[in-house]
Amino acid sequence: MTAPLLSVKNLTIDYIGETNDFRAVDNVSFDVAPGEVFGLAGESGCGKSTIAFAISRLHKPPALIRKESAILLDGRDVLDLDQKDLADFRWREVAMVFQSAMNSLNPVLRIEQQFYDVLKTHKRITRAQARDRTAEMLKLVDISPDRMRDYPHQFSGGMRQRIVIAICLALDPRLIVMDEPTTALDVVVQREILQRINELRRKLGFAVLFITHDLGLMVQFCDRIGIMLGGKLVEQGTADAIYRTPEHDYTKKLWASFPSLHGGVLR
Ligand SMILES: Nc1ncnc2c1ncn2[C@@H]1O[C@H](COP(=O)(O)OP(=O)(O)OP(=O)(O)O)[C@@H](O)[C@H]1O
Repeated sequence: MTAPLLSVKNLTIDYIGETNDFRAVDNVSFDVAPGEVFGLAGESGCGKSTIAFAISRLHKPPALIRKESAILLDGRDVLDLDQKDLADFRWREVAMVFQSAMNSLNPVLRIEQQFYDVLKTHKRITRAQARDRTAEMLKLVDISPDRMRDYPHQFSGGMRQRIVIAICLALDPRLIVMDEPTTALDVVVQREILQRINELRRKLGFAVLFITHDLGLMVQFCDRIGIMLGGKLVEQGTADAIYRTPEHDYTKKLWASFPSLHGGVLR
């Protein structure tokens, strides 16, 4: 593999309780190459979102990342960033799309303003330049730039989710962390959005850390997959190998519990 963009090493995260601590992530290590889609799969509560939040440095107490952990982005440890570096790092290096991201748009602000707010905190940019960038980004997700003066409620759920993705891409991040990014949407819209993300990834070169409950989408969308069980990463490999020749019993059980794939690989 080429030098990794993201290297998660010995990541261990506890939720600190009054009486006991709960180990949500237990000594997890994996790499993501530039431009690669890496998926994290596993049952509810196995620690996937906790990892996603830690990589974006969005975790909050009671989550505590243990000292032995490292999260290297291009060799720099994300866990060592101070507040100023962190502000630069978010959006510009790593952007995050959540399941409810489409509801994270501010309902009382026009789309144009929401792009401007993100762009201006990271770049010296004029209103006119921001408008050009907004038009360019909206086009990338198949939304007419004429609509940048509209408010979020004037768009469908799928369109709002595409707008959030466009905002995430506006600062050219190297990595996008997607935690159930399309779960709230119907199946056809989900596929369309992932297809679009895939095309954009090829064009712009960002990598994706992808989390979903939908194992079918996972295999279709990811280059490599890591399987988590009770906070541990029990197996990782190419999507094809994990699907066709799983080694861990838990991975075999996962596939047994899910109907065979249809619809082909998203490429
Ligand atoms: N704020 C918190 N305080 C205490 N425990 C928490 C907290 N947030 C999560 N946990 C626990 O940490 C474990 C991992 O949760 P996490 O949300 O990372 O799992 P997940 O694999 O993303 O699950 P899901 O697929 O349901 O989103 C779970 O057992 C959860 O109950």
